[in-house]
Amino acid sequence: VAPITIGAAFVAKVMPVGDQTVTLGIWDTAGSERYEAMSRIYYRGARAAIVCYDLTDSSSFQRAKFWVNELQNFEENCRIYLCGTKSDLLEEDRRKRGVDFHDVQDYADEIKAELFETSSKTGQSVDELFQKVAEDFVHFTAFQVMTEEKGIDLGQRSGTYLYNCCHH
Ligand SMILES: Nc1nc2c(ncn2[C@@H]2O[C@H](COP(=O)(O)OP(=O)(O)OP(=O)(O)O)[C@@H](O)[C@H]2O)c(=O)[nH]1
Repeated sequence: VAPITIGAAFVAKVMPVGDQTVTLGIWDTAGSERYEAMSRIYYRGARAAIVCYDLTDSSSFQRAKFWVNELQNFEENCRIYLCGTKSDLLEEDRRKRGVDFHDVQDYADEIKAELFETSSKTGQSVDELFQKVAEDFVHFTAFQVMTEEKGIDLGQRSGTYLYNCCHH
């Protein structure tokens, strides 16, 4: 009997991105909606979420959509990565595919998510997925810092500060 996740498991993964190093703190949360409230504790403040579904099981894709809605409602700064799992089973037999690739791709475009098809068994696309998460983190954080710097009028800020301190 395969063990199921209750609560969450944690692992840290060090990823090189260009000349930088990013340490990803990865929480593997329970997939069942039953543990929804508990999972929320772990993904609160997350900058990236890998939402997995079983490529051979269409109902698992419906459950993945549930988690995407949760993330969209509660974590607006969290980038979403859709991850179809067990791709090795499709290599064996294409008829095992339970979720149409183009349907998922359309959905991924709609929610602005990246899509990967992976296998824990063969390791297919697993490294690429985590590499993309780390790269996006570096690129989007750099972009955010840049736009924030542009957006702040320091002259006005110190003026306001001065105004405040003269009146208190
Ligand atoms: N063929 C194949 N089987 C897989 C793969 N990944 C997981 N499995 C099998 O699918 C079953 C469930 O895998 P888990 O990793 O426990 O699934 P989970 O989504 O983490 O389950 P929860 O703990 O309930 O969240 C196990 O029997 C695994 O052996 C894969 O890439 N290929």
